[in-house]
Amino acid sequence: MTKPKVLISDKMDPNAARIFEERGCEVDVITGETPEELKARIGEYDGLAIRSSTKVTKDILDAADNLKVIGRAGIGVDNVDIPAASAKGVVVMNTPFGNSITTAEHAISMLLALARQIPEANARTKAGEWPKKDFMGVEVTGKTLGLIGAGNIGAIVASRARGLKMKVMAYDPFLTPERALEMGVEKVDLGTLLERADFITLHTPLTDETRNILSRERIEAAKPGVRIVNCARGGLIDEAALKDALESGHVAGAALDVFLEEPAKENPLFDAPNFICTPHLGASTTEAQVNVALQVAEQMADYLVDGGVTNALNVPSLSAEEAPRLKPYITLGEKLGSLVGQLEGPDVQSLSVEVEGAAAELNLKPIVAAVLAGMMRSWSDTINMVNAPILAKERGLKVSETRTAKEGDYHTLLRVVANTPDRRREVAGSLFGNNQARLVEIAGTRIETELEGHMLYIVNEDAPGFIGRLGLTLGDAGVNIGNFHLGRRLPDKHKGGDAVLMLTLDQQPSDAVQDAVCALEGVRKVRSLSF
Ligand SMILES: NC(=O)C1=CN([C@@H]2O[C@H](COP(=O)(O)OP(=O)(O)OC[C@H]3O[C@@H](n4cnc5c(N)ncnc54)[C@H](O)[C@@H]3O)[C@@H](O)[C@H]2O)C=CC1
Ligand SMILES: O=C(O)C(=O)COP(=O)(O)O
Repeated sequence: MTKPKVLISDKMDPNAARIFEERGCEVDVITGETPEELKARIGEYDGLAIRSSTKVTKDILDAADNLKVIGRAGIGVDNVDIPAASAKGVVVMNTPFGNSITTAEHAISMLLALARQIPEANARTKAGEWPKKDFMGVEVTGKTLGLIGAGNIGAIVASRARGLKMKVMAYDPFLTPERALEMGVEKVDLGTLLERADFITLHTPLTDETRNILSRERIEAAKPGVRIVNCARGGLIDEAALKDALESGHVAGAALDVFLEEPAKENPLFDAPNFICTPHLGASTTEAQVNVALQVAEQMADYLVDGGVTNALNVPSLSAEEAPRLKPYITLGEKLGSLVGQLEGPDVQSLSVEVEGAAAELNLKPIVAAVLAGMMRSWSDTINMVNAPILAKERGLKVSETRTAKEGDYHTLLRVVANTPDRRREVAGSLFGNNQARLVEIAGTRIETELEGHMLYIVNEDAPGFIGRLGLTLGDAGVNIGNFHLGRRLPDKHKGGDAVLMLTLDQQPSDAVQDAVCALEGVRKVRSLSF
């Protein structure tokens, strides 16, 4: 098996490369490339490990023909076009906790540095000025800190701020009253926070809802003399409005670690009074960088090597322990889905995945995704388990799942029922010794066969002599039959009625061969299939 190939395209702790190698991946570390250079290179890789510098745009993804996973060694994924990655079938994962303490500590450092103007005092002291009379700070004790965003980092900031004896309030629409109580913060609306906070610190992701959350109007509505810290994302604050407010003195100080445009080599805020900044250093501690590097490499290798999915933002999680148990069902689901797709084409309007026996204990999401991927791949080869559920939803396909713990005739059974506007197609499969995927029922007929290679599906009138004629027709055309499975359609099991045949052939039958089979007496349907 060829080794999965991973590109690390941002500066990352060397532990990441070490883990990739230990887990059987080939790894290249190539940082600082232009988008054009990355685009030219990305086609070779199965995995891309990034921090915030690499921008994974649709343009890059369009060239990423082998890419299976993007791993963000850190939290924010606003530098990845997630819808484009999903459409391409690429899993996007991050490391949601590895740098949160470090980033919270940076926010607190910025808050204290701002309160005491440490950066400017430091620079002027070193310049020989001894400017003692120019600096008059404020205490934080007893002051109100307003958190915008009270998730992982916000919660750590709150606990540290309470240690500094600040009163903490939070605006976060997803914060429950119970969690606010547990965090020791007052849950408020944004208007109240702006009105009452002496310090504001932002800890939300950058999304369409949070972009410009500190807009000009909101900055103007904030308490006069407020100090603002942003160690989350640049786009959260209207930078021009912040500069005006710093100049007018309405905002007494601002500390930014992040900017609308990064790297921020020039920014109008640099000249504003009481403005301090760092170059996106929130996550830059030895501890955090080791954490996120180890974690991202383990997670990506889990996916590339074993199929495990952790901390993915665009697919459900699947632990590395669960993945091997699910793997044979995923193969079975893909094959049954493919069979349905090949027989019914894109007319399927609803699909139900029903499991019985041992399969009923499993996480069905990946199995359903596999059935959808198998089915839709027979119409479009860019479909996989990541994008199939999204595309199915976009097409308005209704998908349902049911599970029955009781075993039927098989210890485990996966049944796929698809409805088109004018028919219902039902197929079922099971796992045989060594977890081999087999079809066990098609067209109401018991047939046990592997779904492999080139196959012919034939429905014919069950009458003597047919099998001989079929054998002769294929033989005359030089088509060798590898396997032959025959069943009588239920319920006319005993005689007459229809028979169903599944043949495995050594080569794909030409149209002429299919026509010749079709022309045989008693044949009702012939379909060439490939798996
Ligand atoms: N400066 C740096 O180096 C770093 C920056 N970050 C940034 O910090 C952000 C927050 O990280 P975590 O706390 O770990 O994320 P998180 O997901 O745990 O918390 C984010 C919180 O924001 C809240 N939120 C979402 N929409 C909101 C809205 N419209 N208004 C108010 N709150 C809203 C969510 O409910 C959630 O509680 C990340 O998304 C990332 O952009 C993270 C790490 C390092
Ligand atoms: O984890 C995050 O969201 C960060 O912003 C950290 O960014 P970085 O990995 O230091 O470029």
